[in-house]
Amino acid sequence: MAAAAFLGASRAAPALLLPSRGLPRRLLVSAASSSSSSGAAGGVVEFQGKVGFLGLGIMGAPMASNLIKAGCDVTVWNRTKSKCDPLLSLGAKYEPSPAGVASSCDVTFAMLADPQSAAEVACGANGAAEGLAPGKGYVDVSTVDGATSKLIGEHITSTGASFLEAPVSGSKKPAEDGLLIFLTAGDESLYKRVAPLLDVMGKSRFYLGDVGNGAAMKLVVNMVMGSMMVSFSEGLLLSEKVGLDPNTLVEVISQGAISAPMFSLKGPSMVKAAYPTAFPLKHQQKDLRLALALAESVSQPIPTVAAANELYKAAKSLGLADHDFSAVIEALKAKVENSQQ
Ligand SMILES: NC(=O)C1=CN([C@@H]2O[C@H](COP(=O)(O)OP(=O)(O)OC[C@H]3O[C@@H](n4cnc5c(N)ncnc54)[C@H](OP(=O)(O)O)[C@@H]3O)[C@@H](O)[C@H]2O)C=CC1
Ligand SMILES: O=CC(=O)O
Repeated sequence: MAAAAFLGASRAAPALLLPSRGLPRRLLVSAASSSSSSGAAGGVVEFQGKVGFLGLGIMGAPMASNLIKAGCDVTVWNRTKSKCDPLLSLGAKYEPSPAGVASSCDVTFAMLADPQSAAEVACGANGAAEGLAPGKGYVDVSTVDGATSKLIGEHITSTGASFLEAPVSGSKKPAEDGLLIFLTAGDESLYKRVAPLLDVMGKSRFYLGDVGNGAAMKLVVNMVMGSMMVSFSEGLLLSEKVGLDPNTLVEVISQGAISAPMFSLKGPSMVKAAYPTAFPLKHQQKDLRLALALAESVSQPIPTVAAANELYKAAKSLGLADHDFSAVIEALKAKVENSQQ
């Protein structure tokens, strides 16, 4: 069994370098964080085993890449095979199916687009479940709804393997920098087992109990984010319409109580009508759709989110699905133009 090169207190293991964070640093990992962790704390453990990674899109590729750079023995698969190439040049192995990855690895991560693809890759023909067995673990880091996560979890555990849902908060850059926030739920011993790996890819991790809670937390966070972006777009557009410089608005907001990294990061490019994709608009709309269903399940109205969702749907119909979600401002511009005709 291959051992990832994690630093063990009782061994003379090599220091781990996380090159993408600017300053190389040693990785110490906590064995038993049950709420959140920011890296070094408590006892030092090491991860023993091979790591699989399914889904190498905007998020999956840098996450897998950080595992490889941290010394893990990583095997990858992606529907579009060419996306595996950069990882293979970093030293990853390749298997031609999710089942192949799961059967050759001890723990397999999956970072897929949506509930349908997450379920297909886990439970479909040649899916991961076909390669799983007792002693193995499956960690789904995709953003899906609780029902899909439970369905995947039941399928995985029926093979005797363990299941953890672990959607992430944080976008392309935090994924590249190993600064994601993991929202985990499910098998707690698997959570503890993969904690060293989560700490390579992220800055903190929360263990939230039963499967479904991680998905719910992620959807609540993203419904807030999606609505904030719409409100910000309305502000940018209105400031311009009344003769203000929207760049000044971005600066003013950045200094006050509603300052948010998202506004400072996206604002300047939104003013230039540029939307380089970090978080695809189609995924933000998917998250709003799933959050609306979550709210419906407990009969809670979320009218602001419902209105925001309509704007993201309009942006999709304008052909902006694969642009960054900040492109939702274009749907607002189109609405303004239509109302003035
Ligand atoms: N981007 C972001 O900022 C963040 C995204 N997320 C969530 O993470 C997940 C991935 O996001 P992201 O990496 O941005 O998305 P991408 O669209 O870049 O990647 C999606 C991945 O899913 C694969 N995929 C899609 N459909 C299928 C299918 N039917 N069968 C097999 N594989 C499939 C794609 O394969 P292929 O390459 O062949 O298309 C690709 O590997 C989503 O759930 C998203 O909501 C969470 C936090 C931040
Ligand atoms: O899901 C998106 C994110 O930025 O988090």
